[in-house]
Amino acid sequence: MLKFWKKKPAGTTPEQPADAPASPSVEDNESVAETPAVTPITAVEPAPGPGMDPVASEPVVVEPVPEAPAAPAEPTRRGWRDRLSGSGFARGLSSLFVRHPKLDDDLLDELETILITADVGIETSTELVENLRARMHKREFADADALLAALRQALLVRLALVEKPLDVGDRLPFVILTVGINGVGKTTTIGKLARRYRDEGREVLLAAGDTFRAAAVEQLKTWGARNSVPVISQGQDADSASVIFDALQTARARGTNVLIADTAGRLHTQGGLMDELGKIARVLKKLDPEAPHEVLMVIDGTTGQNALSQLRQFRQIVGVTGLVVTKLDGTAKGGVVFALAREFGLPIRYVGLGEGATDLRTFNAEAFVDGLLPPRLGQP
Ligand SMILES: Nc1nc2c(ncn2[C@@H]2O[C@H](COP(=O)(O)OP(=O)(O)OP(=O)(O)O)[C@@H](O)[C@H]2O)c(=O)[nH]1
Repeated sequence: MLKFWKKKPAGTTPEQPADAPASPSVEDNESVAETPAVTPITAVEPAPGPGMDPVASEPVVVEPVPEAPAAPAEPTRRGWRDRLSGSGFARGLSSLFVRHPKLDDDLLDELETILITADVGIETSTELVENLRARMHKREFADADALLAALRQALLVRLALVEKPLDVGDRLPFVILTVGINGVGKTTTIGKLARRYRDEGREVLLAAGDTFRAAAVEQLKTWGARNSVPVISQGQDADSASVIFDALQTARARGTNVLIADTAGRLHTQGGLMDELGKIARVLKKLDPEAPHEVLMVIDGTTGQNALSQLRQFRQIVGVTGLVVTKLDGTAKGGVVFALAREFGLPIRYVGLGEGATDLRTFNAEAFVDGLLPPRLGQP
């Protein structure tokens, strides 16, 4: 059996926040222009007719929720090391000590090259290696294991401040706005987050705010259906702010715990689309002045240093509050995590270690660093 959501009677007044002005004043021009038309919520997509908002392109649809979870069996969770060991970073480090069994300057020179090649960043790599070199010359390290332990400690210190898990608390709803450039894994990450929060027993709602890419809405609906999480959507090319505004209204009415909004992938150089993000954030504040409670920027771990300029630009427009670094499994260099931590100090909330629904991990600096470093020499 499918659960359908009730159609609002025609002419239903959209919910207004208690402090919202009854009618916009002349000074409130921006607010008039930016308050999106609210469309009725229906269970099916009816043809436009009387009672429907003439401004909106298509009705908002809450996807039917299958009664039994349709999630496919997930592969068993594999460890961080297993997932990270394929990266150039991990492979370089593990062969380093085999090729340079002696503690000498050549070993440290090569370590520096590995760090730089893995996108750790020149300053961090040089700082780190010069510190180890000074200690090596002072004969602080009895053997390669001791140097490895010091490297581990130095890497951990650099990540300590960004290990701050996201606490969605007990707001109704906690609003997460996801942003990022095309193809970084935003939609996939939303699907994984939906699964995670649902598994924690929270009510989740997704907003298909990526109205730009044809397949994006369908992709989100698939994730929603797979995890038994409803999705609010309008047609392609609908106003993204309108979809997300509607979704927040619905989430508030339903007492939803977490609302996760997708947005179109955009390059930080695309001015119009970047402005749209600012608009989405402003429109949400009309219903909840503190929303979005988290602006989660999704970054592709394989993009390297380019990720830094992306984040710089997005931060200016929409005030990013947390990061997800995806695709750290496979061939990702992974070092960008250190570069991001150094330049921004923004919390890294999650990392993507695969394409499956449970392949999103709360960022854990120790697990991450240990996944990159070879096991202590002499250990299996
Ligand atoms: N290996 C791996 N692949 C991932 C991960 N996260 C996402 N992907 C893959 O990356 C590709 C792009 O993911 P999407 O979620 O469609 O990316 P998007 O950012 O929503 O794309 P746009 O809508 O174009 O902006 C898909 O093939 C995903 O399966 C991850 O952590 N690891």
